[in-house]
Amino acid sequence: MKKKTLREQGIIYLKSISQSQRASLSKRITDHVLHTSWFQGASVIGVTVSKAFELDTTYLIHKAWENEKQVVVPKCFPERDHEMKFYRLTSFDQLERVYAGILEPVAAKTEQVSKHQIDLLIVPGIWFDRKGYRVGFGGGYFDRYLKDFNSVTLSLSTNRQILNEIPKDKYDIPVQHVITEEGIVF
Ligand SMILES: Nc1nc2c(c(=O)[nH]1)N(C=O)[C@@H](CNc1ccc(C(=O)N[C@@H](CCC(=O)O)C(=O)O)cc1)CN2
Ligand SMILES: Nc1ncnc2c1ncn2[C@@H]1O[C@H](COP(=O)(O)OP(=O)(O)OP(=O)(O)O)[C@@H](O)[C@H]1O
Repeated sequence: MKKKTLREQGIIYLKSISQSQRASLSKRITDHVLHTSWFQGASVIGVTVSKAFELDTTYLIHKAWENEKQVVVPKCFPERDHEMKFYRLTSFDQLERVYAGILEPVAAKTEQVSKHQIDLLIVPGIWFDRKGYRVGFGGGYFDRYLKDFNSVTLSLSTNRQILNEIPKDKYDIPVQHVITEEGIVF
């Protein structure tokens, strides 16, 4: 199946999860993340701020702050060759809603953080396979960002989002780890 069809079907699946199910899945997945050395060993964590139908990342963000970690969130530059930069978030008041319902840091209220400062990057996705290949939202932002990223990459997923096979193209860079409500997949 083509990525575009998979993406559309994945969004339908994600939207079909009820609010209470989503909250419970997000919490179970995050609790597994909190127990990993990847989380515990990280001082700076890169993560997207989830929008309505995605797994909720705000619980993870609160836990990171509680554990005195820095949280950095991406801002996209579609006009600049789909570049993405990360900014240090200390409060949800520093976010603004941009296109497609996505929340991004306001550059004037936050400080930019360079790629090599990030210890753990949580990579969003719609579908994953067991090698870490994924179908994302189609901006190609993370494939570009991961090209020269050298620290730990991890994705949050429900069991249902793991497929046996994902179409790949030459730009795709797999994530190192996937964690579901049942625990670490790899
Ligand atoms: N919460 C959250 N933030 C995130 C991501 C994410 O997956 N989740 N991203 C993950 O990468 C980046 C944003 N990704 C984006 C991907 C596509 C479009 C977009 O404009 N899509 C078009 C359709 C494009 C197409 O058809 O190919 C649209 O919605 O009209 C915007 C942002 C960074 N922030
Ligand atoms: N490193 C790259 N350099 C140039 N173009 C790229 C690169 N990575 C991806 N692209 C292009 O970006 C578009 C989206 O890529 P793809 O379908 O893999 O997105 P995705 O993995 O779902 O999205 P994302 O990485 O934002 O989560 C494609 O047209 C792809 O060719």
